[in-house]
Amino acid sequence: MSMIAAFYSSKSILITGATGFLGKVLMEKLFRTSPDLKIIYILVRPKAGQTLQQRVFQILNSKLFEKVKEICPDVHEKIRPISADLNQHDFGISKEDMEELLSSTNVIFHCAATVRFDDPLRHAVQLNVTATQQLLFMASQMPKLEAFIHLSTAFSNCNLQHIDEVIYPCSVEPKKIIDSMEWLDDAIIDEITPKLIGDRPNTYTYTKALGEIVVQQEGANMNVAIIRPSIVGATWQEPFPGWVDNLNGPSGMIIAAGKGFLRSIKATPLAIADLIPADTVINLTLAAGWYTAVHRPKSTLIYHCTSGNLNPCNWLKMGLHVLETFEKVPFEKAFRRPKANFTTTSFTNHYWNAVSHRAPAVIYDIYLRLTGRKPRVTKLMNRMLRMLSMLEYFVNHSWEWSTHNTEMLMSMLSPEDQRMFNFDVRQLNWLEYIENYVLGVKKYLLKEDMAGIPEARQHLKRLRNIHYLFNVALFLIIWRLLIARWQMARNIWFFISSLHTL
Ligand SMILES: CCCCCCCCCCCCCCCCCCCC(=O)SCCNC(=O)CCNC(=O)[C@H](O)C(C)(C)COP(=O)(O)OP(=O)(O)OC[C@H]1O[C@@H](n2cnc3c(N)ncnc32)[C@H](O)[C@@H]1OP(=O)(O)O
Ligand SMILES: NC(=O)C1=CN([C@@H]2O[C@H](COP(=O)(O)OP(=O)(O)OC[C@H]3O[C@@H](n4cnc5c(N)ncnc54)[C@H](OP(=O)(O)O)[C@@H]3O)[C@@H](O)[C@H]2O)C=CC1
Repeated sequence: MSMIAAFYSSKSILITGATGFLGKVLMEKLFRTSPDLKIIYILVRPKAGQTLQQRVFQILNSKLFEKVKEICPDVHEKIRPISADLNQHDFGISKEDMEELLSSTNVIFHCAATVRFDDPLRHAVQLNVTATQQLLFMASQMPKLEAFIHLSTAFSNCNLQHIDEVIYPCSVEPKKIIDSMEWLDDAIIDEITPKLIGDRPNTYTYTKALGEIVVQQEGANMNVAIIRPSIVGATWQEPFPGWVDNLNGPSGMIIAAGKGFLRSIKATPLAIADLIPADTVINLTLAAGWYTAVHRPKSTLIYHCTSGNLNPCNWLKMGLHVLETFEKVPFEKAFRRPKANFTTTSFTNHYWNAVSHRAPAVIYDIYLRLTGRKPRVTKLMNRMLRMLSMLEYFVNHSWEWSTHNTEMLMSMLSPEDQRMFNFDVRQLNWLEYIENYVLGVKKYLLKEDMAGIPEARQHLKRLRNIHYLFNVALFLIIWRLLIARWQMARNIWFFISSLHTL
């Protein structure tokens, strides 16, 4: 019997961010491996015109939960959505709901966060720092609480090159930052943001670092652990390979490359691409929850959930795997054929952005205008370039994350748990993983049918012919222009023509 699965059986579990990418994988795994768990409380806000119940219904009806519904048919009765907005004081939770949460919760998984890189500091602090502080305050009033697991990121200290499983101090105490957000106006916050984030690339990594300090300080008397995943990708094995449901991290870029928008990327080809599958992150998270509650380590343990030091793969290898997979499973209605290269200098990056990104978009929009349609490609391209610029930092740096705690945790698991809650990335075959990832992006994000592959191939062939025709036409135009203006070109032309008449 799995010790971890047994631990979660009959427990009341509180999850924040359960509607997010990792939150859903976490809930799924909990229900699948511990169908006897008592209840999962999820803090959810109404969104996009959907009530809480509609949001839960949508999650349970997704492909991700198909297996769960077989194993645990009463799953909908075991999820209790609680109306909560983490931006509000006390999360806007009703008195009755709060009482129930405080009196019953055994384990908390705090996954909610803003993961946007460009969020204004005020909003990022509110969600990633203040809300974490409030949740810890709630946790401190829970008599039955056994573990509090906080999801952070391996990039919270990305200003360092070697990162240990410890919490690093920030120049300004989180409490001071939280306080200052109360009285500083937006203009001043915008002005001081670059100074505060220092050599971190964005408000996300900075506020996640502050969040960790808050967890350490406010959670000192609780059983607390912090998980630091690197770049989370589609699922590796469970509940099935390739599941992904948002555009964050590499997923959006895989779409951009597969649809022929992304043709070049400024990256360090031999830098480590520290991807980690979502199910690996969740297995480690659940194992850490069990270990924290049962073994009660004296201090807050931090677990690096990374792949680079155990099973490294670089961006070049990853990029090539992605491109190779497009040959087998092309995406539908591509703008251009999927073909991309890495640039390593700003000059070549600007050049390829102009030639391979902006120029084709402008030309296509002219064509759309001429044919009476609304131009749209330049706008899309600009959006992609903006996203690319936000991700650039992460593909041009390498980090070393030590994984002593993670390896220690692995050694504490029974053979059954090592199999059931596998987070040993040494077993991951990158080729196979990336193939499934690209396939998952096609099926679950783009919702494209495999039956459409022959037509997608035909479309790519047409694009290839258009590309050849375009190049020949361009060559002839340039050549004619040269002949008209340049004697040497005329001489070469006559020489070549005379060869034909020989
Ligand atoms: C040579 C061969 C190459 C082959 C390809 C190989 C792929 C390599 C890819 C390399 C990627 C490297 C990734 C590194 C990531 C590091 C992650 C660090 C880990 C973490 O801890 S955090 C989790 C990651 N967080 C993110 O990824 C968030 C990033 N997103 C943002 O911050 C914002 O979305 C962004 C980029 C600032 C854009 O903001 P904005 O302009 O306001 O746009 P919206 O967010 O409102 O979205 C508008 C529109 O675009 C869609 N969208 C959103 N994100 C993406 C995306 N990443 N790619 C594509 N499209 C995206 C969104 O759905 C909206 O669409 P609508 O249709 O609804 O308008
Ligand atoms: N994905 C990745 O690459 C990585 C993620 N992480 C960390 O893992 C955790 C989960 O990330 P991930 O699942 O990818 O993130 P998502 O963006 O997919 O999910 C974020 C979750 O937070 C919830 N949330 C955001 N704002 C509020 C709010 N005001 N009130 C209530 N809920 C809110 C969202 O709810 P709603 O659905 O209503 O928006 C959603 O459920 C985060 O802490 C992140 O920092 C770490 C490393 C990498």
